Amino acid sequence: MHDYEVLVLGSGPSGQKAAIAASKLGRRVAIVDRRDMIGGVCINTGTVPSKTLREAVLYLTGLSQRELYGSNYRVKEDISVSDLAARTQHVINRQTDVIRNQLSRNQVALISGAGRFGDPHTVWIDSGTGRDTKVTADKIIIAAGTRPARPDSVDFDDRTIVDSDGVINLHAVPRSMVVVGAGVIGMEYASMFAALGTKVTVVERRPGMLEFCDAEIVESLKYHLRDLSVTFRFGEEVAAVERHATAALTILKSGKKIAADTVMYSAGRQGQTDDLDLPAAGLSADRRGRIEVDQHYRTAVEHIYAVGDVIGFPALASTSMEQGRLAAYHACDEPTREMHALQPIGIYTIPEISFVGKTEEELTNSSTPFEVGIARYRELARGQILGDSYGMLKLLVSPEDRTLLGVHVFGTGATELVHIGQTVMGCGGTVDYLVDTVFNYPTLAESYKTAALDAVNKIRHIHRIDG
Ligand SMILES: Cc1cc2nc3c(=O)[nH]c(=O)nc-3n(C[C@H](O)[C@H](O)[C@H](O)COP(=O)(O)OP(=O)(O)OC[C@H]3O[C@@H](n4cnc5c(N)ncnc54)[C@H](O)[C@@H]3O)c2cc1C
Ligand SMILES: NC(=O)c1ccc[n+]([C@@H]2O[C@H](COP(=O)([O-])OP(=O)(O)OC[C@H]3O[C@@H](n4cnc5c(N)ncnc54)[C@H](O)[C@@H]3O)[C@@H](O)[C@H]2O)c1
Repeated sequence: MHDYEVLVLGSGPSGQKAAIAASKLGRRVAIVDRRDMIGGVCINTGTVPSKTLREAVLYLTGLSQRELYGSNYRVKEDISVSDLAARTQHVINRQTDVIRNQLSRNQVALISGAGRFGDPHTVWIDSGTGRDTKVTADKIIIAAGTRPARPDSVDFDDRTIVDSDGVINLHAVPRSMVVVGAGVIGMEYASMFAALGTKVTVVERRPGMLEFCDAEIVESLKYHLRDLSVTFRFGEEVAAVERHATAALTILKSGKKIAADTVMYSAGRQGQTDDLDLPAAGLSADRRGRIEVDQHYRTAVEHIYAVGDVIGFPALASTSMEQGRLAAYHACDEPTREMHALQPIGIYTIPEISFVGKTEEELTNSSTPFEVGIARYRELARGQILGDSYGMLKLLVSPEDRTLLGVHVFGTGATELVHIGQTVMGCGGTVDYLVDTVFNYPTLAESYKTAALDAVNKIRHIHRIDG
């Protein structure tokens, strides 16, 4: 008999949910992670610290209140790194306690250290004591996540040239910063530092950014960031980043050089599989350290599963949790349904963006007719009360069957508001439901009714002309 029925490698969102799901099904379960990484990248270096930092920035700068109290409004004049770090550390500590508690009350054994395969049912745990411990299991779930990619051409020193792990430990708020890569991580941090008053330059090799989002909303974000003095260098590739005595130099392939106090390199991530000795289990990873799985999250070895960022796209905490639960159910022979195809995207830039379903560009490319309904926050009482005059909600509606094809939100509360649209779409509702529904007043949720009426008015107008 093996030591455990299910062994999970990694305690990020996917590992936690896998372990708890297996334990709820009555299995003997253990989860392995390094002592200082309980909760994974999500709690310690990624999602939670960055989102907490964002709240601290919004509060201390007073940015979201300036429309009401004037452009000079600040809660604190000189915001220091320790002002920002205090809130982040508080939330990390609390969240780590919550996770430890959840694991323990579900009788999931927490093993400290890093796991490495010995054979397909055996994992050696290196806990840093010099003596590895052997653990065996019937089923193994790999939830090892990713780490920032660190090319040799970049002279990382974790002070002036940092990745997204290092950016939360900076010694001071930089006066200037280059952000390499306009992916989600790059844009979220670019907007936070710009709000703090840092002069930010974003370098991105593609011709634009966040191309999977609604183009009009990305334009609005760019406008806002330019207003906070952000410079964009699109279609430019970084060749090298050098550390000098007084600043860092970012050297572009086009020959340009950009000097800045700090460079944050956020140009992709790499699966944490190098130390797992995958071949000992009969497995391998691709060039970016990712493991291939089937629709049940099974690897090429039937009793070994992989979930979360280590399997690649979409690489979100939200989807990772669900993958963990589904993999554990499958490993424990519990019937499951597939993950719902409709998944929201939330981007915590300042202002934030969120959407579900199709974009206008996707619908146009697939020759799917749609009508647009828009509500602007500045026309909502709640928008005025909050001092958000730029926010908007956009519904993409099928004029044929009146279902919602996409929901796009920009501004305060976007990442929460999107779920109303997601629920209507997921339940097969139509724009008429939103027209006929009564929303609390004054709320931002009311924007759904305003946008729905806008879409329905346009559809009716066309029907009248069309006969
Ligand atoms: C800056 C940043 C911001 C983000 N913001 C968001 C967001 O707003 N919303 C969102 O949905 N997603 C966000 N993400 C993505 C999200 O953090 C990841 O999708 C999520 O953390 C992946 O979860 P995971 O379960 O794969 O494991 P991870 O959270 O990646 O954790 C993996 C764990 O495995 C452990 N591990 C690795 N190797 C071993 C081993 N050999 N043995 C034992 N343990 C091992 C590691 O120590 C780590 O603790 C963000 C990511 C970053 C970097
Ligand atoms: N709110 C959220 O849901 C959230 C927040 C942060 C991160 N994440 C997830 O974390 C993952 C990683 O995000 P990311 O932003 O690091 O990766 P990414 O791969 O999305 O973005 C990297 C960007 O860097 C650019 N790039 C690469 N090399 C370059 C070079 N030499 N010069 C200039 N540009 C270069 C790429 O073209 C790309 O646009 C993603 O899957 C993302 O979804 C999600």
